[in-house]
Amino acid sequence: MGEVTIVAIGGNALVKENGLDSIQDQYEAVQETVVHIADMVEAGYKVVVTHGNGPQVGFGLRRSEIANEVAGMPAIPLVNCVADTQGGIGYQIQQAMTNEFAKRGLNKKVATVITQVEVSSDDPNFENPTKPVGSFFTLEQSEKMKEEHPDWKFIEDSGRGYRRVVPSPKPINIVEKDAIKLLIDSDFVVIAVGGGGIPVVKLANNTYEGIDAVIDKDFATSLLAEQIDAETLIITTGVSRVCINFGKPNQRALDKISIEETKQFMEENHFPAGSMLPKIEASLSFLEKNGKRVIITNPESLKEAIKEEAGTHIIKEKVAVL
Ligand SMILES: Nc1ncnc2c1ncn2[C@@H]1O[C@H](COP(=O)(O)OP(=O)(O)O)[C@@H](O)[C@H]1O
Ligand SMILES: NC(=O)OP(=O)(O)O
Repeated sequence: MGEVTIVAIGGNALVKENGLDSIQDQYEAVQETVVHIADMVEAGYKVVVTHGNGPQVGFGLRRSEIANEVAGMPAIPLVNCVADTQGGIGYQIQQAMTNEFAKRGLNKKVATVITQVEVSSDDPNFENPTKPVGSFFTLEQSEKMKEEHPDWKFIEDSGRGYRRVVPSPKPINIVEKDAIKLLIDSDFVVIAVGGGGIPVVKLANNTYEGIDAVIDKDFATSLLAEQIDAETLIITTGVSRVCINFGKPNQRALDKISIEETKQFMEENHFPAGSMLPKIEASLSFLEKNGKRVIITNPESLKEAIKEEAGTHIIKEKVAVL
C-alpha cells in the first residue's frame, strides 16, 4: 500500500469563538488547515485525515435539547449527534481539500468514509463520563447548569474553563477499515473516523447498533493507524509542541522524546486527562504496536514537522531530553 501517514485534526482547532462561530467560520478554519495537509499530499505523502468533534457534538446535542425543551421536538440521541458531526465536518474537509487540489492543479481524489467504530457495552467508561464536549463555561455558569440539569457532569479542561462531559469508551475495531484501505490503495485521500467514529456495539450475527457516547478521536485514529498499517501518526492540535509544566512559569516545549521519557512525564502528571493525555496515550499505543513515529504539532507547522524542524516527535529509540 506504500507508506501511509495519518493526520488527525483537533475539533477545538476548528472553533475560535466558544460556540458562537458560524458554519462559514468553521469552513474557513477547515480551509486554513487543509492547505497544510495539501502541502503534504503535494510532497508525495499518502495521507489519511481524521478529525475531532468535541466542541461540535456538544453544540449539536445542546441544540437538540433546546429544540426539545422549547418546541417539543424529539431530542437527537448522542450517537446520532456524532454521526451528524462526522458528516458535516467530513463534508467541509472533503470540499476544502478537493478545491485546494483543483487550485494547485493536482489530480487527487478525496472521499469521506462514514465510519462506525465498535466499542464494548461493558466498557467502564460508560459509568464515568470524561469526554469534554461543547462550549467552555465559568465555574459559576457550570454550577448553575448543574442545578437545572442534575444529571449533567462537568470537568475543568486544561485551564480553559469548565465543560460538560459524556461517556467515552475505548475503540476496539474500525468497522469500515477494509473500505478505507481500498480507497487508500486507489490513491484517494481518505477522511475517516471523524469525531472518533460513530460508536456502535456488535450484536449477534454480525449486526451493529449505535450507542450514546463520544469516542476520543486520538484513540480512534491510533487504532485506525494500527489496523491499516500506517507508518506515521501526526496529531495536530492548538499547540506547536507538547510541553512539560504546561501553563506554568517553568513550561518547557519538547522536540524529541522517547517512549520511556514520555511515560515518565505521564507519570509526573504533565498531561491532563481530556486534552493532552489521550494524545500521548494514543501515541504510545501506536508506537508499541507497529507504528514508526508520532508527531504532535499544530496544523501550520506540519510541513516543517515532517522534516523534523518543528513539533514534538515521539520516537522508539532512547534520547536524552535534559
Ligand atoms: N502538556 C501540555 N502541552 C501542550 N499543550 C497542553 C498540555 N496540556 C494541556 N494542553 C492543552 O491541550 C490542548 C489540546 O487538547 P484539546 O484542545 O482538547 O485537543 P484537540 O485539539 O484534539 O481538540 C492544547 O492546545 C493545549 O491548550
Ligand atoms: N471526538 C474527539 O475526540 O473530539 P476532539 O478531538 O474535538 O476532542
